[in-house]
Amino acid sequence: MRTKIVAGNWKMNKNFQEAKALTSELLGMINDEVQGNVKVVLCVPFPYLDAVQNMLGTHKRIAVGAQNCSEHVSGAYTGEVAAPMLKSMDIPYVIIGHSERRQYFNEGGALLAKKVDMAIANSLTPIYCCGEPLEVRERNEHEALVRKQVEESLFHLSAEALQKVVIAYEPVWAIGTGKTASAQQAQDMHAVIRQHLAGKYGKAIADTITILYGGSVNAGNANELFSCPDVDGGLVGGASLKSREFTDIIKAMKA
Ligand SMILES: O=C(CO)COP(=O)(O)O
Repeated sequence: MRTKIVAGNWKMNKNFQEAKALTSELLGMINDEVQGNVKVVLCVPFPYLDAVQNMLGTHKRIAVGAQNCSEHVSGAYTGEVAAPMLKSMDIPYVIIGHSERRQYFNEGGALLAKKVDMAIANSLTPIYCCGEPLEVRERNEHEALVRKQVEESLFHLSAEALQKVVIAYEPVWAIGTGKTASAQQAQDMHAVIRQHLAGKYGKAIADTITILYGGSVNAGNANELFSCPDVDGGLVGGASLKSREFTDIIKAMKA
């Protein structure tokens, strides 16, 4: 049985007071009845990690995550945050290779492979993002591109290391656009990713990997998306900034 996860990616939103207010609202709304066996992760901006983690305190099944980490261990890299720093704060998750990082910060396969390694070496679970832009889907090359993204940043891992990774399929054309992949499109791509993993690592291993869908997930479409057999949860952007809606999305994920 794969781990089911609903993760919120707050991106670069909320000031500190708003971030604390949202965390406290979520703490009031998310309980065992709401979340079942689903893990909830809040991927918050770096400066809020410590405060949000402290607020979550004993709520063992809501965890905090970072949105990026450096490929370097430490040193003269002004403005960067290293995986060992996150480890020293007991941060359990980190998003790696979000399409916004690929697009605006020029992050590509080889660099992201290093970041994945750095996360795993520091006991962080990488949430590795892949997904195609619209023009690639229109050329019908989306499956090939996503296979390549998975290959270039994950296929160097041992089977044991791969099992520490969570994958998020996020079609770029569905991010922040209100345009969601249909449940069929999501399922098809998740199956493509799982088959690709199976080709390299074997079906038994591939079947253990949690694959999340991201791209305009909301309370209205979560049920249908999460009922797909290869969709193990969501990576939610905009809708994770609203406590009621995010809670409803968590409820839609049955574990
Ligand atoms: O990028 C995303 C999550 O990482 C998805 O963002 P939206 O849910 O706002 O489309």
